[in-house]
Amino acid sequence: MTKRPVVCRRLRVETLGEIISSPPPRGMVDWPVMRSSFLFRSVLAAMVLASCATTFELPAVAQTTAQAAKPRITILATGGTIAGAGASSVNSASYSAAKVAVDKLIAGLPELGRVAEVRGEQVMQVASESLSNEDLLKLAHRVSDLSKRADVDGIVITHGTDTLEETAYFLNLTVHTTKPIVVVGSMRPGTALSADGALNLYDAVSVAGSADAKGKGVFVTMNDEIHTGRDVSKLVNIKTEAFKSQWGPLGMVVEGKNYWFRAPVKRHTAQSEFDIDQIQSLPRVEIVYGYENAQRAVVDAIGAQPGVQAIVHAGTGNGSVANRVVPALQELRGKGINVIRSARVPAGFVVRNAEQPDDKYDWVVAHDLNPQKARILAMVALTKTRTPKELQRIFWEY
Ligand SMILES: NC(=O)CC[C@H](N)C(=O)O
Repeated sequence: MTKRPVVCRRLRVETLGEIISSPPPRGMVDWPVMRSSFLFRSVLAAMVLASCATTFELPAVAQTTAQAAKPRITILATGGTIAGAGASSVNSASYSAAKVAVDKLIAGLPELGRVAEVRGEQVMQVASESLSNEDLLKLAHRVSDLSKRADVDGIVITHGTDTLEETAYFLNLTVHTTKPIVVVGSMRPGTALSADGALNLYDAVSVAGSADAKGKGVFVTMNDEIHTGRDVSKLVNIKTEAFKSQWGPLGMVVEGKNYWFRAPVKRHTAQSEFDIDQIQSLPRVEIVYGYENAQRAVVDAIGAQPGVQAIVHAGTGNGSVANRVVPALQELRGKGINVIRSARVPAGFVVRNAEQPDDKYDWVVAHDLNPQKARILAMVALTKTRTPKELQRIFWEY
């Protein structure tokens, strides 16, 4: 038996003394009579001693099991501000991203040990705006390998926030697992006043180790919120409240406890028809932006690039396309390049055959995916099909 005699002994002495000397609570009994009842006090004291014994004398075996039951989480570090460092504590916006190694990040946050057994791996050390498709594949293959290991219960990826939503969506689409995967970043480097990375990382590890997070796909934890990697987007720069999902977060994580409010309905991870283990390269998909006075030259230039299989048009409003640009996109479709209509408006969704006759032009609409997420899904979908009808089905389902 393991005992905590000091605490228990103090409790016994103090509590006994209190019971005998304190005024009794007001209540339904005849207290003047009870107050004089030595028997009543003695019974109460005995009850305290009994509860003390049951509370503080735990079998050693039970304690060992409780420790071993801590989830085993691997943190894959890729860089970003969460690994950033500034010249002084007031540098919240001017600093260098991707400077601090994962082992140092973990060592600086001993609180992680409260919620998990954590180990770190430095996959790369970059600012996320510079990530390539090859980097994405390297990371996703590592996540997939780890997710198959019996000694890994969940995976956390530390990442720059600029393209974090793209990586999270890619993993959500391609990694076949029900184990929680959490992508996390920060808006301020660890060297800054009110740095947000430590709590974001603690939340990420805590969610990754939670049984109730299993089978819900890939998450992004920022600012105490749990988002699905599909919906979440960086919609605010500078502020720590940077990430939003237009359909709302899935829940919140507060002091290591998850509070869920909804679940993803789009296909992901274990139910996905795409499997990262089968994907060794990604086709080239580019994005073109819509704005007043837009000309066709940019679309033509993209179409002339080698290996481009699709172009995402970040249209105005409901994915509208300038009349000068429409013929250029039609020509690309004529050459077998797929055209996907998304919108530069950060919320809402593009309606098929509204603004442009998609059926007639054989174009695809991006549903509610913003242009950068539409590019991710298009690349993944194109590993299986180039047929617009099939691509459109995939855009509705994922
Ligand atoms: N807040 C951040 O993480 C931004 C830093 C950097 N631009 C990146 O995305 O890696």
